[in-house]
Amino acid sequence: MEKKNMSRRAHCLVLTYPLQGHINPMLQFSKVLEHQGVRITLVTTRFFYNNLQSVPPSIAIETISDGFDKGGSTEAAGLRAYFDRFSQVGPQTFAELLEKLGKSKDHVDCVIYNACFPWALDVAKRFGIVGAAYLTQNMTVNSIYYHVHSGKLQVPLKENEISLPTLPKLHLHDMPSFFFDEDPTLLNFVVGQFSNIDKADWILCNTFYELDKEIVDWVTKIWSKFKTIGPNIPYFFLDKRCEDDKDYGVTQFKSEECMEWLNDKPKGSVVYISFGSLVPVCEEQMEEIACCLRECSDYFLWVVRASEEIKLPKEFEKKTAKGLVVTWCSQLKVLAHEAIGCFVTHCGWNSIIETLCLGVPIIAIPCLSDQITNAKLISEVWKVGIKTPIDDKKIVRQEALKQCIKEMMSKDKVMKNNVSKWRNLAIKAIGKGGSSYENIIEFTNNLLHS
Ligand SMILES: O=c1ccn([C@@H]2O[C@H](COP(=O)(O)OP(=O)(O)O[C@H]3O[C@H](CO)[C@@H](O)[C@H](O)[C@H]3O)[C@@H](O)[C@H]2O)c(=O)[nH]1
Repeated sequence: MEKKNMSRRAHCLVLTYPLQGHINPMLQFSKVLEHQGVRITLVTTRFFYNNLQSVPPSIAIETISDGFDKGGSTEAAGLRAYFDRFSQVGPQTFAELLEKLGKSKDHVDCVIYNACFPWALDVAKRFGIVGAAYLTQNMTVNSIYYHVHSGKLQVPLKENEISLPTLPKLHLHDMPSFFFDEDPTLLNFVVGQFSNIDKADWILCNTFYELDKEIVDWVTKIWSKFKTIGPNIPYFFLDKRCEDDKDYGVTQFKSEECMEWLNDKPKGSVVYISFGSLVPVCEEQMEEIACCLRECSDYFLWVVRASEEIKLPKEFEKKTAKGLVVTWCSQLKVLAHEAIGCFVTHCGWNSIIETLCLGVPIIAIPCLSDQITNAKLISEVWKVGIKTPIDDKKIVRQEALKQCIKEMMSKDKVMKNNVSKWRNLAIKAIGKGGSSYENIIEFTNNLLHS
């Protein structure tokens, strides 16, 4: 996108939730806005700030408090205590920040807030500032939670089949896992995103129109200021428009070892496995995956976070001629490497949209939250992958995984076509005249005139 020549640059505060899977897409969106001439100040919690490693120098950083400046959520006595304290201290410290910026005449034109912080909109409005909610999950999942908020979907879920406007038929086993938690804390938290969304000046979602046409058309009738602005991944991986836009992820050490390892592997020969930045995988499941990978004839690259390494079978070698285990990688660089044949993923929304954009077939092992619903979309709606069968203990057994890997590594023609179809549509969406491109222009053009 061309940089705009404005007499005064619009200034957006981008308020992020302190998790890798939430901050990554909002930082990417910030980079796109910045390229459009907008000045960005990223806001995160004091604790998370200390983990930040690679924010572009042109993006300013400010902090608020979640009430646990030393240890973040791990310092709290449980999630409910964390959310409760965050919703008291967060708004206070965010208001102090807006006051400080106001006094220094550092005018803020818009607060773009993770929709998980509905209070941010109330604070922004108190200061007379425009508020834009940013949804980090996909539109099917957002629509499900919105229907709970609006009372059209009753909890606990009673019917085995759930019919909601424009969504595919969903069964209980396709619904986000939070519906089945004994403790309603997480369900309340995600549904809470919609508590005051009708008052937001903009509602932005990290998806693109072509991926979710029917839902977007439907939702736009309810929220006129709803805009798809994704995929929020570095554009280098889509249309290569900017060489220095390859860095992604803000908190973790990035291993280049795996890139070197991938370089001499044949095209489409490596199975990539990762479960994102936070979900724990149980020891039994790790064992089944390890046994499967050991016996498969394919190469494999497996991300096992440092906190999870202890669960690997004792005798499992982390580096052999056939496979490599790393604690973290630059996922987009890995997915973009031609040696990768398929991706075994927990189906976090970022991993899914990244994979759709990079044209890699998916093997879904969803663990919790929206991942369950995402797995359904992958296999039955977008048709870019398959969901692994689970047994009574909800474990994917090695034989089942082996079968899925065999199927995906030999990709049939239909799957190949689907995979490249979505990649091409994503590239089109962010290109000049594309759906997300036009929405972003409309958003930025309005910043100085609201
Ligand atoms: O070795 C790795 C592993 C992951 N990533 C990146 O980390 C992010 C992980 O995000 P995601 O795939 O969405 O997984 P989670 O970290 O588990 O994300 C949380 O947040 C998401 C967005 O709300 C939800 O969809 C998920 O269910 C929730 O677990 C992605 O950008 C990956 O590219 C890396 O860069 N290197």
